[in-house]
Amino acid sequence: MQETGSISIHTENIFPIIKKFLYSDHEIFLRELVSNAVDATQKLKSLAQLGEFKGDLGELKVRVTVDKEARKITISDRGLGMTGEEIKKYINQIAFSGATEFVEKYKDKDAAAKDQIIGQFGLGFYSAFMVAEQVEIWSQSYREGTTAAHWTCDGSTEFTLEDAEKAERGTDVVLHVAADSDEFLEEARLRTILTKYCKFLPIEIEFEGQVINQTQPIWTKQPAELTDEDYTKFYQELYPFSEPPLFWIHLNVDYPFNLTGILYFPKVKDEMQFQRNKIQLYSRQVFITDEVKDVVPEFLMLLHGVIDSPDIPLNVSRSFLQADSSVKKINTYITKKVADKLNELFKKDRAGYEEKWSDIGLFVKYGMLSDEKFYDKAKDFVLLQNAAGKYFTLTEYQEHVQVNQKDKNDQTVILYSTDPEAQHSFVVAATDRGYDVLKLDAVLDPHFIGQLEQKLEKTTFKRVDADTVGKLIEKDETTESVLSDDDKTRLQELFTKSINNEHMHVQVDALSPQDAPVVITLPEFMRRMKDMQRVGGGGGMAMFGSMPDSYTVSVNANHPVAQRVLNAEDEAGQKLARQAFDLALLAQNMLKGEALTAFVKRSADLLAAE
Ligand SMILES: Nc1ncnc2c1ncn2[C@@H]1O[C@H](COP(=O)(O)OP(=O)(O)OP(=O)(O)O)[C@@H](O)[C@H]1O
Repeated sequence: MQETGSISIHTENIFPIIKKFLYSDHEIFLRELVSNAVDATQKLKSLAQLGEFKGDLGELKVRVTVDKEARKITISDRGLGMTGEEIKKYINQIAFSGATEFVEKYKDKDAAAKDQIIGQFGLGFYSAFMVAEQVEIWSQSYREGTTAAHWTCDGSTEFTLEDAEKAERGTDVVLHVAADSDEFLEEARLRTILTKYCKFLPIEIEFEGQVINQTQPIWTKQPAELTDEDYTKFYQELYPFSEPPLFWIHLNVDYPFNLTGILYFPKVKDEMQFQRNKIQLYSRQVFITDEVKDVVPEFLMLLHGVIDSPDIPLNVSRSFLQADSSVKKINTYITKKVADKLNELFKKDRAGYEEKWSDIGLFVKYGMLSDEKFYDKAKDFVLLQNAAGKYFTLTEYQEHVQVNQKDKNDQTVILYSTDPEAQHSFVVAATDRGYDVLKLDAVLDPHFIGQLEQKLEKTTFKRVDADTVGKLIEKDETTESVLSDDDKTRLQELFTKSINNEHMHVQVDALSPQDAPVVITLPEFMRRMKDMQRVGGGGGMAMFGSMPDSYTVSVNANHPVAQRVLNAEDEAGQKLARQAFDLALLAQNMLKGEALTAFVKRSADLLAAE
């Protein structure tokens, strides 16, 4: 029997259209054809289990071969095969109807809409024509008494179908590679594509004599069957050369959607170097993409690993994906699983959890900021670390500071440092007073502080150098000044003149004689606006970013230096004032350039004069 026919579609020349516009994704032809071969093999295995196929299954490998000379790529399976009638039905009608629909939708659209449409179609078998000028199918059905069939199509809508000789059950798809697709005749290129998409397919895939896949990747197994080593080994396979993960979560759910996978918490060295797109998305073990946006909550994009779900609609556009209800459920499920796992780690092994905190703190805070539900869970296991290195939960910390750090309005004032080294003298001044100082030095911390202030009752945060130590937490008691009002005014004028800088506002304060003679502070409000702007607050914050800092210079009326400045001759007094001011700048890490040089010289002169 030989038959020629016309594929029943209304649109001529659909091949060139598809070829042209699916350009960027040409390599997926191999994924589609190998998946079809795997599906056909699995269908046969199911038939055998059901007793509908009684013959010998034999070896079920899928073989991919390339013949560069003959310009051929062949994908062979020993699956259930197709009769001539089935080829007409499944290839001519079903496979081609997808393509027709594609072109119908596609042809009158503008460029942007076209981009969207491309993403909606998994063209399956049809994608072979992206790289081939002619495609042949040789197939022998598993059904007894059937004849093998040979189908060819040269990329027009015409096909031929004839009886054929084929000894083995199964299907060979032969691609005659087109002149503009030479790259796919390279063994190395094909190997790369196969490794990318087919590495975990459930049926062995042999390429040029070598099996390229693991048919039972660990996410398909039960957690009880697996050891820690299995998990870390798999991680190394996915991400060679990376440091071992901190821990992992094995996802396994059947209802109301189907999802398996393993999510790893990587070691994050530098929070500005987030490695995104590391989670790989699979559908029944076929690699789809590592763009998991929308499937995984934004704050968990930093995780690594694998998610496998036949329920994720893969061939739909992004906006559809966002609205898809199973995607939403998956999102919620993953968030909950991650929170549960963190809670478990925290409860089971607090010391181990604290050790990992510098790596996981980022996820937790990011999650709390971006997801209310996550906040509610994480508020019990988020940790705060103080400048001395000790960790507290939110509740523990509130208890820790509630006696000493209540101000006169019954507000708890939490003090923090963004850099305990640079702000050392302020941290020491505060701790000497019996206050505790938190270390909040992460990029996200300004936002995190804002969130805690909203959530925790009667609590405000102040950076430890936002004010002189006596005023950081306002109490009822006041320190008396030893200076008269006149002296205070003179002192203020003297310092203003000596500093001679409009952004430095001098005031005379009655601090303790043990405090520094001069302290420079930046009001909390001002600093926050600038911090927010720096981490991308944008909008209304922008104006603060461009504003020069406006510092407060507190001159300590009760320090012996104040007396000395007042008692000195005008010029000597100014020199002393400048020296005291420079010391304050030094304590704030603000003494630079010419001022620093002048300070060093003046100090040397003063030493010599003693
Ligand atoms: N190697 C094969 N062996 C047996 N049947 C096959 C083979 N390849 C394709 N088919 C048949 O042709 C049909 C159409 O294939 P095609 O790849 O276009 O679509 P699909 O696999 O159904 O869906 P998708 O668009 O997701 O790939 C398949 O459903 C299957 O019945």
